[in-house]
Amino acid sequence: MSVIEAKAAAGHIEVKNFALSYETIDGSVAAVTDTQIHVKPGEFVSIVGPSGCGKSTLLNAVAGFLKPTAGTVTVDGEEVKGPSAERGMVFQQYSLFPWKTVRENVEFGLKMRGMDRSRRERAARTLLGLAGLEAFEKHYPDRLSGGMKQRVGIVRALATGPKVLLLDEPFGALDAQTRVIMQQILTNMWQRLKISVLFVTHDIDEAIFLSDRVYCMTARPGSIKAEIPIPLERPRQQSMMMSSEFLALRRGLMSLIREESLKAMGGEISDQGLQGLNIDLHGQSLADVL
Ligand SMILES: Nc1ncnc2c1ncn2[C@@H]1O[C@H](COP(=O)(O)OP(=O)(O)OP(=O)(O)O)[C@@H](O)[C@H]1O
Repeated sequence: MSVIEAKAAAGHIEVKNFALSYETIDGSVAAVTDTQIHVKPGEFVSIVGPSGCGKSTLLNAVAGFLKPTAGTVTVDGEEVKGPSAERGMVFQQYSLFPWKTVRENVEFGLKMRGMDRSRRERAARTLLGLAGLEAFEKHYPDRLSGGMKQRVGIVRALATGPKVLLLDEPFGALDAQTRVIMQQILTNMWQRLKISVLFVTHDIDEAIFLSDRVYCMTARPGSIKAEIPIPLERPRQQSMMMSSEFLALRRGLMSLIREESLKAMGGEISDQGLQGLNIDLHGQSLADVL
């Protein structure tokens, strides 16, 4: 199958009755509990939530890096038992091989699978073209900007033709302008490839702009607090971020996360608690400021 052939019918992620606890020397840490999520084939779904609520834990379990303590993770009905080329993963930290050129980085997974040179060159060039990187195929990673490195990371994760793409805060280290361009590039690639995407982010605007649906998690131990469909039409334009529909979604999600962030602070912080610290809230409530 060609690397850019549509896989619309594949990539159905299902997470059921999921829980995951970490065993530490101080005992068991419940990171995620009683969680169900799904991503339909070709859907773009984001997970947001307060810091430490278990977003990465959940994503890593879908990737097969972590084993659930309870429940199941399946992709197209098959239980996830470990990492697989069928599930491409992109991390916040660029994980490119510094001694390989851009194209060699992208070809790596294909070479490991025994694909012959001309086919893998063609596949790599096609994907690099979709990411606007064709002119950089012979460059080494240290000569690339952060945004370019992350584009190579995404292209590399896509090169083996995965059914799903999993991204953990992929644009978190980038400046605001680059981030916006990266969002557009990712959307374009996703629409061309018709791949299922599960995307973890702290950035509410990013989650709304990119997604068909957004899951909002509770404070740790994380579970699903709300599932929000994003009915904005596609293709999406930056100007939509100022629309009343977008702003209403943003307000709703922000208040959900704020509620959970305050819980995550264990009630240590409250409007009354701050009075003693002499912090001027300019007449706003703490929830509005945070
Ligand atoms: N290896 C580990 N051992 C013990 N506890 C861990 C481990 N990894 C994560 N945790 C804890 O599990 C909880 C969930 O962590 P996780 O990284 O999944 O959250 P997150 O929502 O992705 O966080 P952030 O938004 O800060 O990136 C956190 O309280 C974290 O401290």
